[in-house]
Amino acid sequence: MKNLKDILYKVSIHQVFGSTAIDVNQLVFDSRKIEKNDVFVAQKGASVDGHLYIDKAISLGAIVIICEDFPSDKKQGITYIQVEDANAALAIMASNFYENPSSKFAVVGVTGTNGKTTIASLLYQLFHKAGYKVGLLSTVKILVDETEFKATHTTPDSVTINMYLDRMLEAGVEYCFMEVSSHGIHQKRTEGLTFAGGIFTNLSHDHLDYHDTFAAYRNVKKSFFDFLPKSAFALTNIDDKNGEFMLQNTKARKKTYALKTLADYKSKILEKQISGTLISVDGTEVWTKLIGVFNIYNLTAIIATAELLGLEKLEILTIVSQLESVSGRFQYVMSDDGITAIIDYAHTPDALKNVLETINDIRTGNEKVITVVGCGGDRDKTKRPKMAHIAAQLSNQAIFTSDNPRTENAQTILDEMEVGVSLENYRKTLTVLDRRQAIKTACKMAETGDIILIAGKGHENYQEIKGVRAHFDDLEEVTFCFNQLKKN
Ligand SMILES: CC(=O)N[C@H]1[C@@H](OP(=O)(O)OP(=O)(O)OC[C@H]2O[C@@H](n3ccc(=O)[nH]c3=O)[C@H](O)[C@@H]2O)O[C@H](CO)[C@@H](O)[C@@H]1O[C@H](C)C(=O)N[C@@H](C)C(=O)N[C@H](CCC(=O)O)C(=O)O
Ligand SMILES: Nc1ncnc2c1ncn2[C@@H]1O[C@H](COP(=O)(O)OP(=O)(O)OP(=O)(O)O)[C@@H](O)[C@H]1O
Ligand SMILES: N[C@H](CCC[C@H](N)C(=O)O)C(=O)O
Ligand SMILES: [Mg+2]
Repeated sequence: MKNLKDILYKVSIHQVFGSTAIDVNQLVFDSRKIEKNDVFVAQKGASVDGHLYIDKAISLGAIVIICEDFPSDKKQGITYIQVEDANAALAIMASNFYENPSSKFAVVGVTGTNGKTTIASLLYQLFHKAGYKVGLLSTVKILVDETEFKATHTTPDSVTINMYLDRMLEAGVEYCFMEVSSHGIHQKRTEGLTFAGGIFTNLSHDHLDYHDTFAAYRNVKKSFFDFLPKSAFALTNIDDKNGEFMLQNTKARKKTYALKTLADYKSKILEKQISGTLISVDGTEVWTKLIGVFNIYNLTAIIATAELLGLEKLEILTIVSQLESVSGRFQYVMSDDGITAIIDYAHTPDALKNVLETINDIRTGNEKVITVVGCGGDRDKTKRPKMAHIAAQLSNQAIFTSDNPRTENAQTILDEMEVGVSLENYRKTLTVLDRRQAIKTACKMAETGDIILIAGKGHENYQEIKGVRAHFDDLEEVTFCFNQLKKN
């Protein structure tokens, strides 16, 4: 039990009805999960208004209601607190509830359109290899030291974040690396956290279904840096055209990284191969298993962050050469007859372009590049024609297929993708609605030396159709096809 007054510290309150001198059980924002003596926080959501569930929450045992609008009939014995912003209140209360775990160890947030999982996961690996206990909150998984938990979001809700940070602290974790998504910032999931540092990767087209305009999306990302404390560092990719903008109003120590522009932390690519990249960092040559210019940006951010957090440069560079690529990010597998399949989580136009340019860059001869790609349902529709155009333009053959149609009609998504294919590229494309069949088709079309890119799902192990998630794993599928081909 916690004292309500304590957990309300720093919450912007308009009005209180009832007593705050009481003990409460848990902080809950979903009426279906309420237990006796809980606090129910009513959030105005994207699909429903949590205020509609206040009475339901009380009937299940809630004794405190945090809301933006008071209900017309207030129940006796219940404390009602009117706040300016329920999402922000929830986040501040969640920090208070767990006694501000983020202020007790180094929590570093990574934001930007692409590269968040890669950077956060590789920083986890780096600090783990350097002998520290580390935490990770990422799209792929949550790690409390070495114990793994399932991730449901890139940036979980504020109660979940603080609950995991508290567990990390208990486990003796000294550094936590977490992804900070634009949805997370906008819904105030990270409000009230004390960050030791923030990293900006890049900004390109994504989530315009949610943020409406690119400017709004950009401003949301920037607000993460605006609220970093003075004690933190704010590290930005200065080669990105929005890199400087992100740090315009931050109070944190401004630091930059780049491959091209003059920056505090800089790397240079010396050699690119299918097995890795040779880079130079301040005159020291370092070999990395990571592939693609975009990954060298990620690596430069990682090296800079490790230095800013106090690790020795030599130790950092030694460990960097041992870092393994992140699951579903440029992960490759080769068939017995020499066909390479690359599984990559590229689900934005920019990511798809980068990955295909990287493949075209490292291929040595006349091999064909066959791309299997789809676009998610209930997500930014304007990405669809752009991704189809890029796939067709930069591949010898593009196969458009389904990628989590969710509640949408899968064929309609494919139709919206195809609109982006220009006349001269049209003959290079085909659509195969079923992703399993699409991967099979790619394997059948491929010959020795060819490269199959399977984009969009990376580490995901499901396909979501009409609200139902069935097991589906790109790597498993392509490995199965390769084995079948061997038998025939
Ligand atoms: C669009 C979006 O972000 N939605 C998130 C939001 O849900 P919502 O606004 O739809 O909630 P709602 O269903 O309208 O309900 C409103 C409120 O009523 C409550 N409620 C609802 C029903 C009920 O019976 N009782 C009740 O109390 C709900 O608990 C909620 O508090 O708040 C929920 C609780 O925190 C989130 O789980 C949910 O994430 C959904 C599942 C989601 O798919 N989010 C994606 C888009 C997302 O957040 N993605 C980013 C990554 C993006 C990237 O790639 O960069 C992420 O960080 O994961
Ligand atoms: N720095 C980068 N710049 C551009 N593209 C990148 C970069 N890093 C990774 N990518 C591409 O984006 C894909 C997703 O990478 P990653 O999972 O690291 O991004 P993310 O920001 O975590 O994405 P999400 O928003 O889904 O959490 C990769 O598979 C790769 O194709
Ligand atoms: N974090 C991203 C992941 C997209 C991955 C892709 N496979 C899809 O389902 O659209 C999102 O929720 O928009
Ligand atoms: Mg991610």
